[in-house]
Amino acid sequence: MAVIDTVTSEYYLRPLIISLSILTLSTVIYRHHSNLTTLPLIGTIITFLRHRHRLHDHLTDTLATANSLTLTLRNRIFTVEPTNLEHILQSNFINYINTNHYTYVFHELLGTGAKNSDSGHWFAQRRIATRILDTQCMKTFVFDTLQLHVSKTLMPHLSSSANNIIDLQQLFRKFSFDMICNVALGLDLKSMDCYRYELFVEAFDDVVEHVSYRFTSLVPVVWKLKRYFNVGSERKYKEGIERVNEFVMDVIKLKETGKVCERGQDIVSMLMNIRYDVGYQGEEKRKLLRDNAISFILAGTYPTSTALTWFFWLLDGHPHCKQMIREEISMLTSLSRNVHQPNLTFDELKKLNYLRAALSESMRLFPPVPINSTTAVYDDILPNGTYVEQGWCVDYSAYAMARMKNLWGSDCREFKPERWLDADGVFRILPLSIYFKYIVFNGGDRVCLGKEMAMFQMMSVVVMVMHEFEIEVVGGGGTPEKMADPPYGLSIYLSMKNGLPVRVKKRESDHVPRAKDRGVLVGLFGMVLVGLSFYKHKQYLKLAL
Ligand code: HEM
Repeated sequence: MAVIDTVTSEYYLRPLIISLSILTLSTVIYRHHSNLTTLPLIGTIITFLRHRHRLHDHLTDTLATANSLTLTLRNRIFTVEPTNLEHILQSNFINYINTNHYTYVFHELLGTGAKNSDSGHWFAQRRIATRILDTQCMKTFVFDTLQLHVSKTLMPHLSSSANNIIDLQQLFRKFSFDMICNVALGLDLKSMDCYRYELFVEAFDDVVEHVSYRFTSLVPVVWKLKRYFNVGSERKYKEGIERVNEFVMDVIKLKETGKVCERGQDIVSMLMNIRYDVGYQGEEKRKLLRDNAISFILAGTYPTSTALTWFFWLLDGHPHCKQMIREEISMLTSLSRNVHQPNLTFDELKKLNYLRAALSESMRLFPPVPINSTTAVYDDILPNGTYVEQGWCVDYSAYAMARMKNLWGSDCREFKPERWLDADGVFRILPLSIYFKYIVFNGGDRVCLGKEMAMFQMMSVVVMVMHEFEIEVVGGGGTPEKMADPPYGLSIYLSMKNGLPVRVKKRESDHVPRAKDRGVLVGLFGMVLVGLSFYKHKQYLKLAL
C-alpha cells in the first residue's frame, strides 16, 4: 500500500499548503510582519514555503498570541477557544454545517454518505448508524473481526519481520483497512477474490492520496481545471473512484442475492436489513449504501492507523511510559485465560488505565484529524464576542489546542499520560465543563461515530504487539527534543512524512506468573519449607531415638 503522503515527483514540484485557510492566515501574518505588503501573493508563497514543514506549528504559534485564542481573517474565523467550540458544535449546532470547501474536495469519493452531508439527510443516516453500532451483535462482530485480523495478519507479519526494518505506519494502515472493510462490508478475506480486493485497496489508497493533494494544493484552480477537462491526475482520480465504487457496489449486489456469507453482521448488511428509510429507493438507495460504506472505510482506516503510529513513536522516546505500560499489560495478561494470546474484552481493556491515558495523551498531541471546519448558515456571534457572517467558515485545530498553555498548563507540549489519571491512577474522563478542549474525536452532535471502536481497536493492538514484540524506532523515537519539530507530512490526516521505520524484535518472556501458576509456586515453596523443617527435626528425632 503506497503511503498517502509520499511525495511523488509530480507533486514534489508543486508547492503545498495544508489548506486554503492556512494560506490565508499566512498572507495576513506576512502582511503584518513584512515590508513586502504590496506583494501579497508572493508574500504568501514565501511565507508558506518558509513554514511548509511546520505549518500546524506555525498556525499554533499565531493562535497562541491571538486575542481570546481566535482570529478573524476576511471571511473566516480560526478559533481554539473551547466556549466557541461548544457553541458551534453543540449549543448552536443547527447554524453550522459541515459541507464547505473542505468536504467539497471529498465529494466524488463520499457522495451523500453521513460523513459528507448535513441537515435532515445527515441526521436520518446518523441516527441509523448510531443504532447499528450500539447493538450487541455489532460489538461482538467487531470483537471477533479484530481478534481474527490481529492473530491472522498483524502478528504473523510482525513475527516474520523479526529483526528486520519495516514501515509501521504502512503496516497499521493496511491492517486497519482490512479490519474496517470486514466490519463495513462483511468481506471474508479468505473466501474472496484476493486479486480484485488488492486492486480495490490500491485504488482506494490512490484516491485518498489525490484528495490530500487537492486539500494542499496552492492553486486549487489547477485541479479544478484538470477535472473540468478530465486530464492528468484528475482523470486518474476519476478512474480510481469508479473502481472503488464498482467494487463496493458489487458487494452490495451480491448481498442482495444472498451469495455473500455472513449477511446480517456487518454494517452494510445491517443497513440493508433494517428499514433504511431516508427517502431513496432502488439504485439511489444502493448508491447511498455504497457512499456510507466508503465513508466508514475512510473514517475507520486513516485516523486509527495514524494514531497508533504516533503512539509508538512517542513511546520509543519516553522509556518510562513504555515501562509503565509493559507492567500494566503484564499484570493483566497474567490473569488472562490464554497468556500467550490474550484476547482481552473491552471491559478487561478498560482496566488498563495507564495505557488508555497514554493513548489519549498521544492523540491530544498528535490528533489524526488536525484541522476541522464548519460554515455558518446565518449571521452569529460567538461566546467570546467574535462576529461571524453568514457563509463564513469557522476553522478549529485540535493540534493547536493541545499546545495552548491556558488550556493544558505550562507543560502542554509534554507527553504526560499522568494528566489523564486521578490520584488513584484511574483514568479520568474529561468533565463536561472542559469537554470541548479535547476535540480529537470532534464534539457535540457530530462527534466521531467510531470513537469506542477505535479505542478498543488501538488498545487491543498495543496489548498484543507490546506483549510479544519490542518495537525500536530507527533513528530514535519522539523524545521531547524531537517533539518540538515533529515529522508530519502535509495531508488531510496527520500522517508521518516518511512513514515510521522500526526494527521489530521478539521479546523474551517476562510474564508475571498467572494466578494458577502463582498457586503452584506457593505450593512448591511450601513443600521446600516442609522438607527443610523435616530435615531439621530429623536430627532431634535421631537424638530422641
Ligand atoms: C483514532 C481514531 C479516530 C479518530 C481520531 C477520529 C476522529 C474523527 C473526527 C475528528 C471526526 C469529525 C471530522 C470528520 O468527519 O473527519 C470523525 C467523524 C467520524 N468518524 Fe471518526 N475517528 C476515528 C476512528 C473512527 C472509526 C474507527 C470509525 C468507524 C467506525 C469512525 C467513523 C466516523 C464517522 C462515520 C464520522 C462522521 C460522523 C458524522 O459526521 O456524523 N471514526 N472522526
